[in-house]
Amino acid sequence: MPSLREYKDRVEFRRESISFSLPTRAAGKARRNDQAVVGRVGNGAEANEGCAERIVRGAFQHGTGAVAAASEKREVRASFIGGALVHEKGFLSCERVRVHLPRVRRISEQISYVREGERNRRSQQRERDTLTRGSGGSSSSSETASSPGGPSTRRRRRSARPRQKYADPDPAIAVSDTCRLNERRASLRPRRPRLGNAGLLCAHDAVAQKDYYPRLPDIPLEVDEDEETVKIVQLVKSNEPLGDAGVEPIVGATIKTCEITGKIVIARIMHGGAADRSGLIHVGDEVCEVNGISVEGKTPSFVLHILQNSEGTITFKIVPADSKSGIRESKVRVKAHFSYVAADDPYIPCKEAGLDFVKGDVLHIVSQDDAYWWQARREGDRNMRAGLIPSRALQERRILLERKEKEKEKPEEDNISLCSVPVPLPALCPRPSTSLHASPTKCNLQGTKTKKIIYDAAENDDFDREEVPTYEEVAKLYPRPGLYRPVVLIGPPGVGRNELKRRLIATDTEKYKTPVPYTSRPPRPGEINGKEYHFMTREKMEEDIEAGKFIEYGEYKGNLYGTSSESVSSLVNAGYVCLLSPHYQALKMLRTPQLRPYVIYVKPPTFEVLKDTRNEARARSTFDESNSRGFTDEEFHEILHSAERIEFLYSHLFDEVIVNADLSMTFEQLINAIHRVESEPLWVPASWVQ
Ligand SMILES: Nc1ncnc2c1ncn2[C@@H]1O[C@H](COP(=O)(O)OP(=O)(O)OP(=O)(O)O)[C@@H](O)[C@H]1O
Repeated sequence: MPSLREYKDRVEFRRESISFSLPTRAAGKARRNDQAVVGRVGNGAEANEGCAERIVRGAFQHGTGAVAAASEKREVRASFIGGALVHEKGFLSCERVRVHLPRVRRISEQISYVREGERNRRSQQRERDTLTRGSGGSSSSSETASSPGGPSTRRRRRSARPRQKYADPDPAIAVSDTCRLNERRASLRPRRPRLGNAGLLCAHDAVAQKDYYPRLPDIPLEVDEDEETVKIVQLVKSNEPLGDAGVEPIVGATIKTCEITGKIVIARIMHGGAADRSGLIHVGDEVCEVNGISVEGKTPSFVLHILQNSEGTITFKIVPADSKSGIRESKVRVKAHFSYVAADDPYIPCKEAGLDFVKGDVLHIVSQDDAYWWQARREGDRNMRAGLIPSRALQERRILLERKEKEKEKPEEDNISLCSVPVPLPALCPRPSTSLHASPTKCNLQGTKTKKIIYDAAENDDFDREEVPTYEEVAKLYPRPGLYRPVVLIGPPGVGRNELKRRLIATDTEKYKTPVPYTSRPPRPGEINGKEYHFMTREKMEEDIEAGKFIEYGEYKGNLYGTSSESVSSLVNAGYVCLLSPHYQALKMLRTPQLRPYVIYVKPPTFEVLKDTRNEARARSTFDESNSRGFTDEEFHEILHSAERIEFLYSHLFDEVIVNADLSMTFEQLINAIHRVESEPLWVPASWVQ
């Protein structure tokens, strides 16, 4: 009697070894016996595909029906060939296992052919039995057929004990005999099937009944359950690339030294990696040996060294952790508001395990178990393995620290240029977070620009600086017919937002509309309320501003002007595409679950391109009161300077960026963007769809 520890070892080992050694042996067996192979391909990640393929290839080569019944893991397709026979459609969707499909179909036909033969034989048998009984005679076959319980009972019993049927001496139900009979008949026909029918049926039924799991001996009663179990796990080292940088961290797990015991333990299982897919290694498991080398008293880098120098299958001897709570995947999706390169991060626990991403990428956060290192996949990325990314808390801390350091390093002027208010203007109203100033340009300040509403109040910039954009939880918003999201064009003054808006409206006046602004100015002769402006008393307008009803507002020459959120909603509800080109600080008021705007940032090109394109088109300067001249170099610089500032403060709120260099190309991109908003599900803040 083996000791308990040995016994458990054996059981565990057997379970794992079956996963990997069966294919070769089974294929060999198939060759010898001309029988079908019923191979269980275990959970061993990449190994599965190889094994499964080997079984099938071997089996085909030797003219047998082959069934590889794999694990429950999706990508390997448990039903594989067996599944192909039963659910061929399901099989076809399995991309990663390459099997010659015409052959699979042939097996399918083969199965139906054999089954039909069996049915015919049975019905003929029944007819003969009936005849024999009718004539009062008896024969050996009729005795078998009328054995206790009769044919129907026999059928029931067969389905209840499928494993027994191949060894059943009863000729009426022994499939091998059935097949022999069929084969004899088939031999008389011109087209004799090539594959071994008995094996084929046997294999098919075994998979259909899921009768392929290894039968392990019962654990003896005297086993002391508390004794330590050692598990042998074999995983295949992968070099599967992860995006452009890095490779799978050996087997999709990280290790560390346990602070209490000093032993090497599994620190983290990467979602979708080899270890996760195997289901055999868990966080907290103690690693005793790697490829037969004891790691007791060794450091994680020693283990890493063994792993790095190993090829193919790696064998771990592991003491399982007490709790094996499976790792559940979260469904959270976030939009990254910063770019990340793991290789440049000195603090990441394992650089190879990192996931690089760029600002704007949507990430599927699969685990937030670790306070500092989340596990994530890029949305739409075909790589199954998750990677490490800094958690929100960690990233926020970093950004704040970086900002502090930059502020210390930078001269005073530079800080002002990006992070604070250029020139304070007298505040219009007591609500700093909702008050605006439109164009922080010299022209505004000098009051020379009459065409524009001058928005006021400056405190917002300080408020903006408090925001630390890291990740924003997002969900998909599906377009609703006849209800279009407002399209907001944001950009520095003079970049061309109004030009684009004008062109859009000109293409279809019945589709695109801009909201009519409100003013406290008295109507001029000929002006109709609700056409040029909605006219309102100053008191009422101030009251509404105070109540947060305006998405932007300001004062010009003693009169208030503004756009109410109500006028945006009414255009949306009337089925129009509402176009807005507000001041960038209005974004905060606009980005609400009620309005759900699609924000397009109209970005200026480089100084040279900006100057060339505008001069060539004889563009009129919006900095000039009378709009009678072109832009000056100083104004072009001002546009670029403003753009820099907007990007620094608000880029995390943009849905799309369009560079306005060539006007017709910009317009085409805008049309395409609007078409996407109307027709495709797009990522929006999760709160908008809840
Ligand atoms: N890509 C372009 N190429 C050449 N000229 C352009 C281009 N885009 C815009 N313009 C011209 O630049 C001038 C300013 O454009 P527009 O009035 O649309 O600016 P804006 O962003 O609305 O600025 P503001 O908010 O100050 O009014 C216009 O004469 C316009 O025709």
